Amino acid sequence: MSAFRWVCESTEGRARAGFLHTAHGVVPTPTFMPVGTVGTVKAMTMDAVRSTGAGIVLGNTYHLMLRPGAEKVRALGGLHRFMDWKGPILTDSGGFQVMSLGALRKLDQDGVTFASHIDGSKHRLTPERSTDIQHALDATITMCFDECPALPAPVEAIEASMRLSMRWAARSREAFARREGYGQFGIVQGGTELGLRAESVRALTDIGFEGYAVGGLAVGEGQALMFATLDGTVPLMPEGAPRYLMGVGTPDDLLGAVERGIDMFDCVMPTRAGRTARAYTERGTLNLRNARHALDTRPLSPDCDCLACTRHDRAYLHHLFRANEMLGPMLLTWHNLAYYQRLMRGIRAAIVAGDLAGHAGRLRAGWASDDW
Ligand SMILES: Nc1nc2c(CCNCC3CCCC3)c3[nH]c(NCCc4ccccc4)nc3cc2c(=O)[nH]1
Ligand SMILES: [Zn+2]
Repeated sequence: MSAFRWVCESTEGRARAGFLHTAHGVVPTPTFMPVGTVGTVKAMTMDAVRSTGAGIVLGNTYHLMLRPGAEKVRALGGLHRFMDWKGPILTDSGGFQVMSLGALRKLDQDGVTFASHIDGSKHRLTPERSTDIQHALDATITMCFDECPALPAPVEAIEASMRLSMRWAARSREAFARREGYGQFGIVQGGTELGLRAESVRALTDIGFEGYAVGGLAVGEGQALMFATLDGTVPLMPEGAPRYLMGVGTPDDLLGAVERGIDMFDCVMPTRAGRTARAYTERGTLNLRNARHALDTRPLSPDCDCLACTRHDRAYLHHLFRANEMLGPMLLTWHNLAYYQRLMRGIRAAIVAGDLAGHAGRLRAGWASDDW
């Protein structure tokens, strides 16, 4: 069994191409991680997820602790067996989901108490409890229990929240059961304040983790401020450890963040868009409910190997969404995930070939063309 580690293969500027070695296999980076919510990537079978080229998927601690419950998943053999996914699984720590679901909650120095959005039952998450739940799920990568402040917020609030998250990071690390090939990631906080971001990176590297995430972003600050924060934060993060930008993003976000040194991403966009008739392509996005697609027999993307592009066309997808057929969201989710994986593979190959700058220019020109 090999130790959990990230190996750099090639760099161009601050961008890196490498391999993440885990107990559940090796994954090339940069990588996009499809979001599995309640033990499933919505509208997808795991074979379909695998066929898109995904290497790591996300599990959702918050949902799974409420239903079916972490102890049941442990008794059933853990999330890998439960959802039939043999590759690495990363689970978030649940705090962000509690806040973003707006569930009735109370935050204190020790943790967060909240009411389940499913049946109103009371629950409590602390750094220890969150770490134990992720262990019960048999997560390959465990995230620290943190607090993600909503932006904009007064600097004092961002500072207090970041320092609370750093105290929780130490408790999360204390509660983490070390296992060969498994890892735990610290989460850098500090809003868009570069001084606070630097203090957070120092606090986490003093504790020591197998990887480091940039949290507290993609919460309404906008792309320019997100990139500016990365410019001031990523160079301070350990070069030999994987870097994960949480909750990001659009194809343009992914490209810009890879150029700024990020290796791992997760976002609900491709799957959520797939369910709402929005297609991602090399030429921008399409709303397939629009009547202009009714007689268009072209595939979504000419060089896409997904089922929607090899066996069907835009006219058929348009019909499925107009008819509210469940095959619509299934095929379009498949396409969007396949597009995101193809995008990451192309970016990685460009870094290895030393032509990320040229490739980035061609990608941005295509997205700007927005031709149908
Ligand atoms: N622990 C933690 N998680 C964060 C997350 C959740 C990442 N996805 C987790 C998956 C695990 C299960 C579900 C998600 C974030 N997601 C976003 N933005 C999402 C923005 C967005 C919203 C809606 C649509 C598209 C993008 N910022 C985030 C910051 C943090 C953070 O600081 N700490
Ligand atoms: Zn496709």
